[in-house]
Amino acid sequence: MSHDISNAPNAIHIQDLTLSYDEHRVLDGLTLHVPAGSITALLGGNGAGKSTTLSTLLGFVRAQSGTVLVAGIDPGVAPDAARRRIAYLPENVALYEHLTAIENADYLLALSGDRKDRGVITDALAAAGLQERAWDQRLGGFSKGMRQKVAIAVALLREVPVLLLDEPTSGLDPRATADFNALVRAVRDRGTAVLMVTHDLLSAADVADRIGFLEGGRIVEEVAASGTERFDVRALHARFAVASKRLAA
Ligand SMILES: Nc1ncnc2c1ncn2[C@@H]1O[C@H](COP(=O)(O)OP(=O)(O)OP(=O)(O)O)[C@@H](O)[C@H]1O
Repeated sequence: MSHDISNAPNAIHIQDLTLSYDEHRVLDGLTLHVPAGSITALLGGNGAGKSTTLSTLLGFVRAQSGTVLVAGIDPGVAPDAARRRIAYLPENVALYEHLTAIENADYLLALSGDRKDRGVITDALAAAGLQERAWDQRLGGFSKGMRQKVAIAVALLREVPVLLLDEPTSGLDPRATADFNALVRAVRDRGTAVLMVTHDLLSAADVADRIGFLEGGRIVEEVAASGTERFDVRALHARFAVASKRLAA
């Protein structure tokens, strides 16, 4: 599918961001723009600052200098307003074990002020690929893939302009990964800006419109998908391996 995002506004706007934890400079002039209706994957070695980037968008940490805007809102100044515009899937999705899938969705939507009817929730669980017999089961026995489906159903229902994903496919098998990626594309096609932090190069190449490599606290290279071949995965792998080795050194 051709996906022209050249004129879309940036739902995620990060410009010249600098952030240190005490003396440790983690982000150093980071610039990253994610237009509405597009998916950017952020790759980088362990400790490169990927999760910290998400934390600044969520207003959990404040940068020392630079600009961060989420749908035009500075999360450093108005964290609650920014978070209302964000659906966030952390690596280990926090759901309630003793509640059913529907009860989890109902409760989480109530917490974010986005209450929906049961029929709307079950439609979203179905769209997320959760089988009907699981809807009224407690989450205690769910696999990671099933939990991700509940979480993305909630994200779908919140209809927010920004979706942040932290390592969403780690621990998912290839089938579950493909299903998850299809859902992320569906969210993107609704006009949401998606930023996905990942080590999973294949998944990034499958789902993203752009891939940014984070190294030394900034994006050192950004590649865009083009045509039917999308990305040259071999070249990306070589690039990624070099960056990871440098960070580990
Ligand atoms: N709250 C904190 N206080 C101090 N240092 C921190 C804090 N959070 C992260 N760091 C440090 O900042 C650096 C970047 O961490 P971050 O979690 O953003 O990296 P990452 O790219 O997400 O790594 P990974 O791929 O391992 O999850 C690391 O060196 C980490 O130890």
